Amino acid sequence: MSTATCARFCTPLSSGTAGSTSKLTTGNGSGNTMTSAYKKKIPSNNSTTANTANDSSNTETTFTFKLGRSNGRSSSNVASSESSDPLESDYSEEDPEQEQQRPDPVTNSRSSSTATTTTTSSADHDNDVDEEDEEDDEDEEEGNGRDADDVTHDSSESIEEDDGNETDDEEDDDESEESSSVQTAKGVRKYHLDDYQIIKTVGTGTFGRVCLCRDRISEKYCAMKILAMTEVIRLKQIEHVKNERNILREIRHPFVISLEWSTKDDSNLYMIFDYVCGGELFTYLRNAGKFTSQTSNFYAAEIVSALEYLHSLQIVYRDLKPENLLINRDGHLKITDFGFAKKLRDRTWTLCGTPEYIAPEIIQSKGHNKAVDWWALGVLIYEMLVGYPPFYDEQPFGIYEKILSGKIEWERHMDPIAKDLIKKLLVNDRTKRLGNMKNGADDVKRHRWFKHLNWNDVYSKKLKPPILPDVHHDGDTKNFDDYPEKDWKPAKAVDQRDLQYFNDF
Ligand SMILES: Nc1ncnc2c1ncn2[C@@H]1O[C@H](COP(=O)(O)OP(=O)(O)OP(=O)(O)O)[C@@H](O)[C@H]1O
Repeated sequence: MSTATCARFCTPLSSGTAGSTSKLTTGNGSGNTMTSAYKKKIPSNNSTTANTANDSSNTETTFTFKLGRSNGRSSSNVASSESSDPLESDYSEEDPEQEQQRPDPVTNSRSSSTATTTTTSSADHDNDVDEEDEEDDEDEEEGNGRDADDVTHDSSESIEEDDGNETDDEEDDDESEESSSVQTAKGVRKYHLDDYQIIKTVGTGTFGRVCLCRDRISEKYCAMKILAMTEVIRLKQIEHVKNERNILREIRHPFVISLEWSTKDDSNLYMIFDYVCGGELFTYLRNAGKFTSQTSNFYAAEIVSALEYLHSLQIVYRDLKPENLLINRDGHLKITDFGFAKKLRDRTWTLCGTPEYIAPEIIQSKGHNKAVDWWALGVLIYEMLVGYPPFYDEQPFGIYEKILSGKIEWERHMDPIAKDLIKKLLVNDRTKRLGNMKNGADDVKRHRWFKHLNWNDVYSKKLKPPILPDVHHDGDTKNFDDYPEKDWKPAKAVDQRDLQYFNDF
């Protein structure tokens, strides 16, 4: 995420509804009074750089773990009692328990902690693991209308806990050294960290940074995501990071970032990706103000294709937003940041996402599934067409209220067919949400807004991209903000005990 992203959220950590409970109820939603407040925080161009990065008054607040990510992504402000996000406050109450229930570093056994959210059911989590539960949602009748008030409380199903530190079904993996041999299309390659020449930081995140680098062997440019293990441990993200790596290793899709290799040393975890030189869709959207229906349709189609693929593997992405959509040199999308992605068996309960994009069932701690990605798609299409998200407030609490209220303000001249799709995606009752009914993604693909599309052509990148990034070569960094390189201090080495948490990374 570029520092331009800071402008998205301006929630001072110390202000507002500190200590608020997370037990939100369906709201007396104040409707969407957006918007001058939001608009004035949108940068007029992409030139926000170091100043913004160091301005601690602007904080994008993300549930649970990805806190403080907007400040140049370098400050890992953890949720605290000062947080203005009620769900963060709720989460931090759970910290001591989670600390104790971190998986044993030696056995790496599954945590037995309870879900961090407010739930009304309990279940044998171990039993959940092997069950491939069909979504009860899929038995529901398809509903076409928006039913914002119909919020079901389905609390009797089994819960898959997800406290960020549970042990998932990870493959055993010996590739945990700084070098490892990997079978590639051109034969076996022995990878080593020294193969990569770091050129420049292009992004920052909660635990570290993403650098452009050059593979000295293939001479290809790549992006190296460097995560400080001390931060991953401190923020209790061990399992989320391992999930991210494991899921990325499993997937291959034209619109999803490709993981080339991953490794670690005694301080950092490293993931090597294709370098996507066009930068974030977020930047293009803010510079344009809003996209035409045609442009939005193009990006939405590529996302639908990717979501359909991920969901077919029972992977829920959970972090769809323009900051996580990169534009490749050819103008096609690459979804990045699988830090919240999760392989589902039933429902999961972690409070995660970015306030504007989270689905009502996450706020209500009802357990959630792939339906949250379809909700986020509705938010994204709205944001592309209108220029700002449908639910916005200065405070996360206000955003949640608006999401739960189900009220959306519509622009008068909005494409009515796109509006119809958004309405069917932004249905509070997930059993009636397009994409989450018995025909799955097909319902979305068959919507009139996509009627003109041949979905094989979408997958094969045969559609003409509406934007071609201005880049001179594959390693061009002009579409990313500048980050002061001297700010980076080497991460502290972790001790042997902590290193074992990452044995299978
Ligand atoms: N493959 C890539 N090519 C080019 N830039 C990238 C790539 N991957 C990530 N970036 C840049 O780095 C930023 C941070 O990456 P990413 O979101 O994966 O890190 P993160 O640590 O998970 O961040 P956060 O804590 O905000 O979720 C991205 O928003 C993007 O601007």
